[in-house]
Amino acid sequence: MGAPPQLTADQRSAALAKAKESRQIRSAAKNRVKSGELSLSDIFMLAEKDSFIAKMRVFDLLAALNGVGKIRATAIMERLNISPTRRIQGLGKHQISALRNEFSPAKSRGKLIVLSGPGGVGKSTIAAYIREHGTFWVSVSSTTRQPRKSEKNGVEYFFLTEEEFDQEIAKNHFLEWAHFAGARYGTPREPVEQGLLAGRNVLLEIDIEGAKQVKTQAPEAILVFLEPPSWEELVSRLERRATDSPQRRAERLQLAQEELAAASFFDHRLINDQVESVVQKLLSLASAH
Ligand SMILES: Nc1ncnc2c1ncn2[C@@H]1O[C@H](COP(=O)(O)OP(=O)(O)OP(=O)(O)O)[C@@H](O)[C@H]1O
Ligand SMILES: Nc1nc2c(ncn2[C@@H]2O[C@H](COP(=O)(O)O)[C@@H](O)[C@H]2O)c(=O)[nH]1
Repeated sequence: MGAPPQLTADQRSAALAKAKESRQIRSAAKNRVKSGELSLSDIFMLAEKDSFIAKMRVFDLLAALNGVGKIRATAIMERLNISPTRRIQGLGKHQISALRNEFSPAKSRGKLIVLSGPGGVGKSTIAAYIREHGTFWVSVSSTTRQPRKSEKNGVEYFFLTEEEFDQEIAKNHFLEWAHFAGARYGTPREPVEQGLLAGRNVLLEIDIEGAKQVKTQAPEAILVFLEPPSWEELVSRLERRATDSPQRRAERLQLAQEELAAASFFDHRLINDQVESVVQKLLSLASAH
């Protein structure tokens, strides 16, 4: 490769200004994708006229799409044989149409994935990771239990009074609901249905009783039972989490023995050894079904 051309000070500052403008345009476009204002097809159309947009990385575009995130973007690109560094201008006709198909509004219904398992196995840790990375859309449950210190209404849960929960049941607003450890928990039906209709894969992180109800109402749901690597590891996770008194922990462990016996009801069993590897396996299950 020859030496780079010598630029005058003016040429260098013009090149820097152009690079800055290009970054700003791409960043603004990504934000409009994130907010849902622009679709993937809109960006492909813009890229035909705008060389800055055409230079946007496909990975950045996919990861910005609502409900996609970095893990799913990587998985989609691998499946469609698109190089991780590919820019929009470098996509072939078939790749563009495969991507359009993947995100077309007329796309088939999303998958409903139910993650359950014994207390302390790591269900909410996995759900939090998936929510953060946008792997699937994660349902926000309603509960009558009190919020923990770090929890915010509408983020981890919708915290309802007993009366409000009763009203939701009466209006048939729950896809399922169950009693757990002295409180009630339920999955709001409407956002789940909307997500599935929009072609999104939806994850419910719920207890075993709730999982059984979902299977009755939606037999196509994929039921996944999360297991600890060993009984000792389950005990030590509950101890390390340190959210329960010793007596409460003993009750949880007693209940966990019954919960572990329910594994055979589920379609799939996954051992929660490493969070990222569980998430990858959930992705594979959703694609395979
Ligand atoms: N793969 C993992 N490796 C090591 N520790 C983990 C893993 N997954 C979760 N943990 C830890 O185990 C503890 C229990 O996890 P978590 O609270 O997510 O369990 P849970 O199944 O949601 O429990 P519950 O049903 O009581 O709400 C936490 O301290 C968490 O950090
Ligand atoms: N049946 C349902 N169970 C749910 C729902 N949301 C959460 N859960 C389960 O409750 C226990 C306790 O959760 P915690 O946050 O209080 O520790 C745990 O097993 C969750 O999976 C729901 O909507 N329905």
